[in-house]
Amino acid sequence: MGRLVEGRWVDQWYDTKSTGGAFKREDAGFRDRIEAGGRFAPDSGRYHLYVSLACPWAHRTLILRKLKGLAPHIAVTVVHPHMLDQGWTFAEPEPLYGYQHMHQLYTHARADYTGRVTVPVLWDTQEQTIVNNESAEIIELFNSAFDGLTGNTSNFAPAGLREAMAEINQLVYDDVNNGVYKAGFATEQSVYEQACRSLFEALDWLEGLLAQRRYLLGEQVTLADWRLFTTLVRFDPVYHGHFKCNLKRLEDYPSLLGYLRELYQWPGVADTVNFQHIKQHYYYSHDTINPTRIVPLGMGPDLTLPHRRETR
Ligand SMILES: N[C@@H](CCC(=O)N[C@@H](CS)C(=O)NCC(=O)O)C(=O)O
Repeated sequence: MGRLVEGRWVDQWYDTKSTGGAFKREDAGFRDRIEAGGRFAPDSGRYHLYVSLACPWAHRTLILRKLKGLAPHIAVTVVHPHMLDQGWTFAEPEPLYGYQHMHQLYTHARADYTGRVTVPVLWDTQEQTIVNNESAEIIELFNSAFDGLTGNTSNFAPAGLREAMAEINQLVYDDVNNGVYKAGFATEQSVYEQACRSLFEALDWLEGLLAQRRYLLGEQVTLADWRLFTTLVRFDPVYHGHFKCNLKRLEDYPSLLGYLRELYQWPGVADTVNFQHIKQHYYYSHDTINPTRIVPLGMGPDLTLPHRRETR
């Protein structure tokens, strides 16, 4: 794994020395929007989505693409689950340029790019550049920018819930979505312990909330739920063991487990979950955490069982 420095690929692991053993995530480098009349206008077939099926951030974009009926309009290319010395690579050369590595797309977009080469990437085939590589923003775009094209007006970010959603997103991001990474990539005992404790405090709190409410913000599924879902679905098969998030299993939280099952069973969502890629990616790619590359057998809870959430 590595990063681009002024357009040159450099093979290096996360630098935790300069941060006292803590993993600090870099901000995404491409942050444009899609809007009618703008530089990037909504259009069928113009945009291409690059994802890893293992990645929880990319997973959000796949879910929104599915739920918003964008599949016929935005094609997807999936990277190989193993992220090794060249970073993300394509099992087959990718369809637009025949590239073998994700970093080639980044330097195609910006020849002197400096930063991490991450998925998801929303690519514009017209301007031949990256529109956006921040999943939180890509799902916002998918939620509304193409409605005129698809006629799909289901809204996962209603105006009246925006403020509450931003608040819960912040907590879920810091302590859960990114929390598992902070625990897993820590290289100092105390930093790991703090991240792990904050993660389980947040899960305990969410368990209480979801005992009362069907979804994070009440009766309606929102982006906040899909953002939490992609971490929960990876929890027992990967984060519990690989990232040492093992004070409890997700299976030990009855409300979170039922909630996870309900979201998994939402029409179209199970098709976006690929446990083979999820397990292969983490256990095989993180040399410093699992040098033997043995992939454990456990699959986590059966998500197809009844969720029993109707009465919430
Ligand atoms: N802020 C980004 C983060 C995406 C991200 O970190 N993706 C991971 C995969 S799960 C990645 O591509 N990592 C490669 C790297 O850090 O070099 C987003 O949410 O879109």
